[in-house]
Amino acid sequence: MKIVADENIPLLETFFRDFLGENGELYTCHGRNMTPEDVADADMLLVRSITQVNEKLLAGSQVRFVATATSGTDHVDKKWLKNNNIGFSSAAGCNADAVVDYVLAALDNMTDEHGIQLQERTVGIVGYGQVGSRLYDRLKALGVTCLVCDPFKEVPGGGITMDDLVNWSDIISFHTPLTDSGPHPTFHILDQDRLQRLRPGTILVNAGRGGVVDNNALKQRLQEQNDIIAVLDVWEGEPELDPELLDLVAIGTPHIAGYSVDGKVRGTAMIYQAACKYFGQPETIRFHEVVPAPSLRSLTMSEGVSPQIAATMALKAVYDIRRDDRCLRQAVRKHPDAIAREFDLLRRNYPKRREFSTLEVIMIDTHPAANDPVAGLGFRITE
Ligand SMILES: NC(=O)c1ccc[n+]([C@@H]2O[C@H](COP(=O)([O-])OP(=O)(O)OC[C@H]3O[C@@H](n4cnc5c(N)ncnc54)[C@H](O)[C@@H]3O)[C@@H](O)[C@H]2O)c1
Ligand SMILES: O=C(O)[C@H](O)[C@H](O)COP(=O)(O)O
Repeated sequence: MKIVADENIPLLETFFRDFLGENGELYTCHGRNMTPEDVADADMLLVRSITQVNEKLLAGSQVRFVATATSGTDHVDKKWLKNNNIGFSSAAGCNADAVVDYVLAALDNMTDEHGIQLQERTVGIVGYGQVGSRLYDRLKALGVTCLVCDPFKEVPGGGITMDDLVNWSDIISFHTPLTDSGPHPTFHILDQDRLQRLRPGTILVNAGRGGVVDNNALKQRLQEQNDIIAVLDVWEGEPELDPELLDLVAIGTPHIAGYSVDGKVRGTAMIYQAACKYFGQPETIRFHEVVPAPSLRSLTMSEGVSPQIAATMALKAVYDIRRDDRCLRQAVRKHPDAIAREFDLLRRNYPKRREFSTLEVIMIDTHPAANDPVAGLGFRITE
């Protein structure tokens, strides 16, 4: 079998060795540059979000099965695949915990910098899928009030409209797919009108897809009234981004919210499982057998350290979101004429970030409290 894959999917040889056998071929290339010639004689195509999978890429090819090692699928023309009898699978939820870690790290950073108590604020979550529902669970465990807007799901509290969420939230976090049709399209769901209605001090987080927020309108609001706080992991038109908008946001990162080691390896494991099912192969490799051990396995807090301090220390030990923000700003400043290249390079060479759940926090002589922030953030506690 010939497999063509994005070079940024980890552990391909490990997972797909049974498919390749002795005479198979694994051809990898940069996902953005994948051509019809690359995939013409492939049986299986494995992509990430940067490859447009459509008739243009696949017409006339031998490909029988396509999988994307990502949660989002807006880069795939699923209807065309179905009409052409090509199997398809995504890695739904593979990196949802990584995105939740990212949002919590961003909020920790913003609450530190602006002296805000999360428990005194209302967080509006747009999209109650893999990411949104897990974000909700962790925020609730931290004792934070949440509102949810998801017209397609039954959600806690019954759910509210996007306009009510904009009116009532102090913090808004976007976790929807990017859609431009259907009853509730998400393209520019945060448009100029809604942006103008945000109260001063509102914190916006977009770690979904760039086009969910109207980037020009956001820039305008930030330029005219620099009174809201924006955290952007995703950008309209990426890998290009508007450097003026980057200058105005509080945290800007190169679409890495889901880039934990765990999320990426889980993504490969999930598309491997889907390929096994599609081609009737037995599964011989499991995620937990191949995922690397984290470099930092446990942190022991001294006697009497408060759960709040312990939680902040654990978070900062596992993930420094400011580093990601700094690297993007430095790259854009140094190479203003090659932003797209730098954006992709930062993603490709992303450091080995681990999910909060990989860290055990050992608390000595601390009585477990309601809404324990260490557990609430997602760390494992040993007392
Ligand atoms: N930045 C990153 O690294 C990163 C990582 C993972 C996912 N993502 C993006 O985040 C999105 C969400 O991820 P997920 O795993 O939770 O997907 P999901 O499909 O599990 O959940 C998406 C939810 O959004 C809801 N939704 C759709 N349209 C809506 C609308 N108009 N208003 C409110 N809710 C709406 C859906 O009903 C669904 O419950 C993905 O589609 C992907 O584009 C980004
Ligand atoms: O949809 C997803 O899963 C994420 O956006 C994912 O992290 C994107 O990463 P990429 O496929 O672009 O490497």
